[in-house]
Amino acid sequence: MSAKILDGKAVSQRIKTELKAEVEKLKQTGIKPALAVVIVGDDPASKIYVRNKKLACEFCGIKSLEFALPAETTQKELLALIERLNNDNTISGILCQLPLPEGLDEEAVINAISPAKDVDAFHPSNVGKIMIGNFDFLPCTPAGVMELIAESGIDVSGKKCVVVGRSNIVGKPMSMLLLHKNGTVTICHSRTKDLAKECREADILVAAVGVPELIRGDCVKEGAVVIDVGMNRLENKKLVGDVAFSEAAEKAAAITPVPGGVGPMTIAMLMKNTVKAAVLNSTGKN
Ligand SMILES: Nc1nc(=O)c2c([nH]1)NC[C@@H]1CN(c3ccc(C(=O)N[C@@H](CCC(=O)O)C(=O)O)cc3)C=[N+]21
Repeated sequence: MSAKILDGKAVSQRIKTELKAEVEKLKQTGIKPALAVVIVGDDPASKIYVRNKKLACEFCGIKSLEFALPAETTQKELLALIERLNNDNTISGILCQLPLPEGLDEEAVINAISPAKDVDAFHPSNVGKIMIGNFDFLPCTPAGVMELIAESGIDVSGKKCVVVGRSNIVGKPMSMLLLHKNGTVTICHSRTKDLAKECREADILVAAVGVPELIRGDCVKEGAVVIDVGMNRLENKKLVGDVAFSEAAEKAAAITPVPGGVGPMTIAMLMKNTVKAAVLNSTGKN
């Protein structure tokens, strides 16, 4: 079988083009979406993400502000910055790039971001709303995966979905969104007994573990949809996913590439959340 490539880059471009038009309209009503990105320390992989976010903001007409703090920043200083951004009516959304350098408390930082500006949807209040199914923001990567699936005409309802990875950022919310679309969801992780066997059951297989090419051809059922959330930089600088692409593509009906799959969708969803935050924050407090 030759797999259809799910082109996240193309789909994200369509979404960003729609958002650009929406932002233009909003500006006529005095609403100006603005995203504040906080980045602490000097992680090179983070830099790529930050650069791509900035370019996407420019394209959509969203103002982007970057707050680059040194790795030695104290917890107190970081929380003070977030408090200032929370109270700044010209800022629609706040994203603090994770992981933070050693010594900084990620949970405290996530909790400090105002839920109304939490465009990552990492705050416990937003996480709870997602669980219940009545939410303002969806986490960018899982939401991007759902959009890519929907845009590709893939119906989740009744399908056996296997999510490999149980992080708060991807695996857990991903499972919840698939459940909301009536998938039958299994979550696999490092203690799963026979990972390949579980994966082979999947109609829709989502890999989000951060292990380069963990998912081999023998993990993929004939005709499955394979979504690769992994973004692993090898020593030779090559970017590979959690899926061994060519082996998996021999079996799959559809598969996402890395790069050009889930990554660009994540960024498009961040733009969408920022526009939504700008609208929500304009019709209440500000
Ligand atoms: N608070 C927070 N929220 C995040 O969403 C978050 C984070 N911290 N920390 C880091 C990870 C990683 N991440 C990426 C998203 C898109 C690309 C991306 O655009 N990838 C492109 C380009 C890759 C390239 O240019 O090499 C692609 O896959 O095609 C990369 C990485 C978001 N994360």
